[in-house]
Amino acid sequence: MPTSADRITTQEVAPEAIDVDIPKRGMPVTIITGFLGSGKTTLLNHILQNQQDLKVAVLVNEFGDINIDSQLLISVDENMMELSNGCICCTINDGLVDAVYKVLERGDRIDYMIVETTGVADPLPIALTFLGTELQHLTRLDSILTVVDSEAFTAEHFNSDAAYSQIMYGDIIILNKTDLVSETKLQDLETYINQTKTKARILRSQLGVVPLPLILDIEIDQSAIASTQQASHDRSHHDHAHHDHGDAHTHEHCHDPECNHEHHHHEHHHHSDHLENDGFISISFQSDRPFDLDKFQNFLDKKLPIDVFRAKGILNFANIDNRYVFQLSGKRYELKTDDRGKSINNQLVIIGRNLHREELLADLGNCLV
Ligand SMILES: Nc1nc2c(ncn2[C@@H]2O[C@H](COP(=O)(O)OP(=O)(O)OP(=O)(O)O)[C@@H](O)[C@H]2O)c(=O)[nH]1
Repeated sequence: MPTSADRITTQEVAPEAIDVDIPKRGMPVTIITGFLGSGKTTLLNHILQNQQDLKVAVLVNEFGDINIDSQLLISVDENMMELSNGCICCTINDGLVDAVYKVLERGDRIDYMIVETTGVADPLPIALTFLGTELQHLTRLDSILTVVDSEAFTAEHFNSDAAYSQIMYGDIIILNKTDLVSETKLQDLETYINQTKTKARILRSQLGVVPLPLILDIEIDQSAIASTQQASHDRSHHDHAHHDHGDAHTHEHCHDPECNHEHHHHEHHHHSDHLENDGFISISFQSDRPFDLDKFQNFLDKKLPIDVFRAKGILNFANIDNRYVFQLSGKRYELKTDDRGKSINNQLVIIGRNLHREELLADLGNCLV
């Protein structure tokens, strides 16, 4: 991989020639895709913690009104934020093209761009945004990385077209969560993927740990997209018919400036009915009141519908000083203390199929103190 120093040299040859509008041509871009809860953010954190001198801009997007991921990278409520390691993070609220421009127009040095898609996203329209819009002159799509939950993955792809596309268009398939499965299961998965797509490049990982030179700046010569060009053409036609700027994932957000206010005393139940992907819907819950820990655990054990596939949140519990990061993926869930102090709000996103929004929100409301 070229060092960041190489890139700085290139960019610093004639700084005065840098056009304010188009300051960084040929910025390498890696797209991280993978189904709900497969480990995309975990991989992203591994990259950000080990990228050494590379200054990375990450663009994150979430299936839900509340962007928990970007808050787990660092706590902020702006669209653009500086991470503790000097990297920057931009949410794709206003569209992918706009987010890329926002990053490119920044005056400071950025060597690399990583886009984390939502778990229910087909990566193709996102990739085509880099390959087929004006961004093709400013960026260079390096590769698409597909993270797979080795334990949860099945040949039915969760009955999701997006999950299938993620495998088909991934340049590198990362079989993650190897700690949760047997060697036989891993080999079966590899066999299945090799049968599904030709020349699949497959890596294995636990907690997203893979050698970075194998996944960043690899300049894949024969991309998975190119080898499925006809499918790309057909589907891009379809996708562009529905999404301006190739941005398939613009989200509705709560614009209520009071929402994060310390003395705001009403629960907010956010929702975005238009967010439907392969039947998945997301339900967001916020409250400035803390949960009762026992009631919340009882809710998880007894009331959480079986069709909930993924949930994550930043939670406060009564009489406990720390805030907690809650993660549920398939049948597993975990609550980890987060030593960044209490959050202002309880924030939880629940994703699944056939969910009864009002019932779920009422059950959650009953867990509050
Ligand atoms: N046991 C185990 N857990 C893992 C591994 N990688 C990630 N996880 C856990 O799986 C859960 C989901 O991981 P994330 O990285 O948030 O997954 P994601 O793909 O970003 O999730 P979405 O963006 O919501 O689709 C978290 O609780 C992680 O700690 C792994 O290799 N082994």
